[in-house]
Amino acid sequence: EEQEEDVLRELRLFLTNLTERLMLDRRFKAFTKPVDIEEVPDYLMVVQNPMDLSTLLSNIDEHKYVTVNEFLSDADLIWQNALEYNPKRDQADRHIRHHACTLKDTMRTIIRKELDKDFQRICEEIRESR
Ligand SMILES: O=C(C1CCC1)N1C[C@@H]2C[C@H]3C[C@@H](O)[C@@H](O)[C@]2(C1)O3
Repeated sequence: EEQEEDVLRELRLFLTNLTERLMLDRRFKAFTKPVDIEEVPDYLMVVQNPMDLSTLLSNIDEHKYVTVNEFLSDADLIWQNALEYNPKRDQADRHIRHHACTLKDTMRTIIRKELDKDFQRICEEIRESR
């Protein structure tokens, strides 16, 4: 009903604002666009489910997420894929892994501090009702 669409609209606003803030952070620049498969031909042999911040934004606009946990399942792919594809001890891989871990922590901290628990529960009730 209309009240449910009002709730999901507010969730999309929160998720869009969160994702845009992450895209503006220079530490997360490597995560803003899909990995270029022409530049990295073996990427899809290692990573089954590519994800990036611009794809998250498109998914939000396409009403893919009804709960913040559904959003986090996709958002977590970004740092998980980065840790998996960039495991070497060299500084380049270590920088990527450091930023991946910072992305993971930053997302969860913003959600915990800024998303009301009762609002999250209402979103989960809507998901269970569909
Ligand atoms: O995993 C990633 C991104 C970093 C987080 C996501 N890539 C795979 C390649 C390995 C490393 C070297 C760069 O030339 C560039 O091609 C990539 C992009 O970074």
